[in-house]
Amino acid sequence: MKIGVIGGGAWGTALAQVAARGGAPVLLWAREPDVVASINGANQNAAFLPGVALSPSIRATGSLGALSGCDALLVVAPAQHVRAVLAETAVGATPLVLCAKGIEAGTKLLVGEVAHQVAPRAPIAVLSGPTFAHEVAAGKPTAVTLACEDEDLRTRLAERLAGPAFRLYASGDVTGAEIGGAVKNVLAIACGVVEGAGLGLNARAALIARGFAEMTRFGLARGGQAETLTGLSGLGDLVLTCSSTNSRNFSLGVGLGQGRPAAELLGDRRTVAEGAFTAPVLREAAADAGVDMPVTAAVCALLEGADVRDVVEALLSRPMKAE
Ligand SMILES: NC(=O)C1=CN([C@@H]2O[C@H](COP(=O)(O)OP(=O)(O)OC[C@H]3O[C@@H](n4cnc5c(N)ncnc54)[C@H](O)[C@@H]3O)[C@@H](O)[C@H]2O)C=CC1
Ligand SMILES: O=C(CO)COP(=O)(O)O
Repeated sequence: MKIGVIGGGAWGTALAQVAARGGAPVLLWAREPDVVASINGANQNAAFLPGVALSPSIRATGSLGALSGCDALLVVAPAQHVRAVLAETAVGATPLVLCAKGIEAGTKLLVGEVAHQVAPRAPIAVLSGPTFAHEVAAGKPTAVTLACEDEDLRTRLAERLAGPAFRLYASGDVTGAEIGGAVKNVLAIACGVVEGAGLGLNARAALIARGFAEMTRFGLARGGQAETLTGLSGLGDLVLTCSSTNSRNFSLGVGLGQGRPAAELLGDRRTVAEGAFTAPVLREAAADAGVDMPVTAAVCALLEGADVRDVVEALLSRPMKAE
């Protein structure tokens, strides 16, 4: 199974490294000519995954058309750009493994739903879990959810992608796997705010637990399964991302918690903090589904410029309720 990767950011590059194990050929599409040149010329992605010696069997291209000979495509562009890149790719019936974590602004669609609109004949899988790219690229032990309704395809993908330190857990719940990854990015911003504002570890633990309750309410309302949400792609990724400044979303929250404006924190960054884009559309999607998501609403308020103290006070003064 020849693997193509759409997206030459940190995660696309780390997954290309996973797929290139044993010298298997991998073709990676990157948007930036300097990334294509760096991978083909020096076997590294100096812009997005510096310090990692990439397998020489990874070749990069700036042409989405070049991916047409691949047997499966890992889709690792940021969620807001998946529609555009897939529209330029001759996907046909090639299986798509979605690795981006987010909800599309405007349409309120999960990435899998977007992919289905653009490439209706392509079978869909989702790969998601607690996976800092640099750790995966360094071969550190990692476990993820691989969700796909087609059991045969799931098995073939798992056999192709799994490795001694990259463990895949099978699921048939594509929606649940997607929702965990999308929502945890928003909650990670909230946990970063707690850190940046010096609110303490009790508050962070409370946010993780209450945030998980939000994720579960929304996930169930959208048809996800509870056991997926408590698994690697939900709770597992939430715990990882809510506890480390290695997370771009958590780091963004730290800045907001320190009182820095969102525009300044998001301006001219080359890497993506998906939660900033997902938060407003998640708030809308939650309202549509009749689901209460106060932590998500608080993150939206902060991104829109509200004062940290006001937002925290509003969260804490909500009426008491049953857990
Ligand atoms: N970095 C990580 O550890 C992990 C990231 N992810 C997810 O993978 C996805 C990609 O993130 P990273 O690889 O970390 O990206 P990154 O932050 O390392 O790099 C940004 C990426 O966005 C791309 N990009 C910017 N504007 C674009 C446009 N108009 N059209 C297409 N692509 C554009 C850039 O080419 C680059 O590949 C995100 O959804 C992220 O949540 C998932 C698991 C781990
Ligand atoms: O999704 C991730 C880890 O699983 C990466 O998190 P950040 O995008 O917040 O860095």
